[in-house]
Amino acid sequence: MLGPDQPVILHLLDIPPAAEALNGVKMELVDAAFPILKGVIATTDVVEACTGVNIAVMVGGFPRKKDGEKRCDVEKCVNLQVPGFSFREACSCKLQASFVVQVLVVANPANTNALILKEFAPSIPEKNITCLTRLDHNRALGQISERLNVQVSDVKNVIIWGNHSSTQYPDVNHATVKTSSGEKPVRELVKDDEWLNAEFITTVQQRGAAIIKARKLSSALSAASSACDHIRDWVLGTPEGTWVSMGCTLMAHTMCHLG
Ligand SMILES: NC(=O)C1=CN([C@@H]2O[C@H](COP(=O)(O)OP(=O)(O)OC[C@H]3O[C@@H](n4cnc5c(N)ncnc54)[C@H](O)[C@@H]3O)[C@@H](O)[C@H]2O)C=CC1
Ligand SMILES: O=C([O-])CC(=O)C(=O)O
Repeated sequence: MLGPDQPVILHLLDIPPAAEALNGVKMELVDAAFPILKGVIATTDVVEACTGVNIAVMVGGFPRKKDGEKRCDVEKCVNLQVPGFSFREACSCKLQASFVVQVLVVANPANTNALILKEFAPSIPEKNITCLTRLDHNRALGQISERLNVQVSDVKNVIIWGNHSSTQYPDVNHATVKTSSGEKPVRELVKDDEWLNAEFITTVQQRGAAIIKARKLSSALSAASSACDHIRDWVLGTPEGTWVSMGCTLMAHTMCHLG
């Protein structure tokens, strides 16, 4: 997430009914013998979990089932206030003088949950609260790469506007592909505006539901990988001339250029 040379200490927070499973995750992390993993704190105590944290990835929530929408179910959303409150506590108690936290909200509805967190943790600067639309961004890159039969790493600069939900707008109008004769616009290479303006968009918008239908579980590997991409690019920056997508509560749009 922060490169191969950056040691990390993981603080894992879960709710008390999940404490045993959480300990199982800790055992697996130890058994994986990751060279840069310098410690694991597995806890159900929000203050212990938040103390000294620099980067917080909020995945605590309940994935939707087949046919569900990523809407805000009040009872479930309120759950996110638990970590929200804990961050407020951790910050206001000045548990650590140099407490700087960058937050990525993953749990759905991700944009709404980021907004809730902003309200309940006012001591976290607004610009430090983001939510995950990078998965949608990566999905758009993947669709273009499959369509053109090119390496996904040669496709760049799609944009995800709006929420991490079926109302988002995946935009390829500035996207390019690296070719042997230089960078070319995606539209020029695809040569099929009908596909780009319809099926491509709905495929990206509905991809989460398609994965739930196929796996009977919500996306896991791609979500985790895009969360790592999000944090890495946020902290370390994107390559010159490249941008990525993320949800920000500060701005009315989801596209950030991180130089
Ligand atoms: N924004 C995005 O692109 C994506 C978002 N998601 C969302 O991420 C969330 C997590 O998904 P999975 O990891 O598949 O679910 P999961 O059910 O495997 O794990 C969620 C964990 O969160 C814990 N939890 C629930 N409430 C909590 C709270 N208040 N504080 C701390 N921990 C809490 C649960 O006990 C469970 O261990 C879901 O809301 C899912 O919809 C998933 C994929 C992509
Ligand atoms: O669709 C879901 O519920 C999980 C998710 O956010 C995604 O895969 O995009």
